[in-house]
Amino acid sequence: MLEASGVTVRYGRRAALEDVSLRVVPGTVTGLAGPSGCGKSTLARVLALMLRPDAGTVTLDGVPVLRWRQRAPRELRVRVALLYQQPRPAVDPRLPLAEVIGEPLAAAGRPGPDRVRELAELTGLTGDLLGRRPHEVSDGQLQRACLARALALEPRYLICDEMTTMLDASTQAHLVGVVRDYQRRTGAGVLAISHDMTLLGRWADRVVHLGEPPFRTFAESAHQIRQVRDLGE
Ligand SMILES: Nc1ncnc2c1ncn2[C@@H]1O[C@H](COP(=O)(O)OP(=O)(O)OP(=O)(O)O)[C@@H](O)[C@H]1O
Repeated sequence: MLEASGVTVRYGRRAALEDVSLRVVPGTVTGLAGPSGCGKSTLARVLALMLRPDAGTVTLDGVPVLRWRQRAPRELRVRVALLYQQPRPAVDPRLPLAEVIGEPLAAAGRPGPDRVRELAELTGLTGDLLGRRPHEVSDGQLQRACLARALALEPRYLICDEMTTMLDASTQAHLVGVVRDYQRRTGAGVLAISHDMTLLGRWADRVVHLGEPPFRTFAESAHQIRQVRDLGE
């Protein structure tokens, strides 16, 4: 399980998250909804070990996280992958897509053109796109490459932060399908962050609602959380 417990994050003097707890359970999709600015992306970065909280704890499969970003132990870092809403700032613009996808493989010391092709195929990228640089492909194609990169080392947890918000309906459906297949095949835990309650209602096993300010605090058991199990609720 990937678990944030009592997490507080401040930017300057302002709290973006206060005493927030959330669990991502392997084999399930947890939806995270909430108004703009309530701290969803901040929580995503904390859970992806990219942002050290000012208070609270994160545990990953029972192991307390003590170091963050590049200082986090590699075996913990590779267990969580984060997919952003906007793919362009998330890639090195100089690299062709094959290298973008292959980055985690190269960092793990096992580069493999076959694996890159397999990941590209899985995410719906044709071979001719793999030699192109980010500015030569569409946002949807680039997001497919980012998803391929996120899946390269088979993370146990995948955090999708508004992964499909910028994309057309058919690309959105395809990418959600790829994540769903991956989750079912590997038993990974997925955190799906979205404003789109229709999408979350279809995709997630449960939806946690991060409250509006001033109710920044929530916990799995607290009243600020609404757990929506179906769309009618
Ligand atoms: N690097 C930063 N420096 C200062 N304030 C920040 C920073 N990043 C986020 N914030 C502020 O923290 C709060 C939470 O931001 P966050 O991006 O986590 O919210 P969000 O729920 O993901 O929003 P959205 O749905 O619009 O993406 C916001 O008020 C935002 O302005």
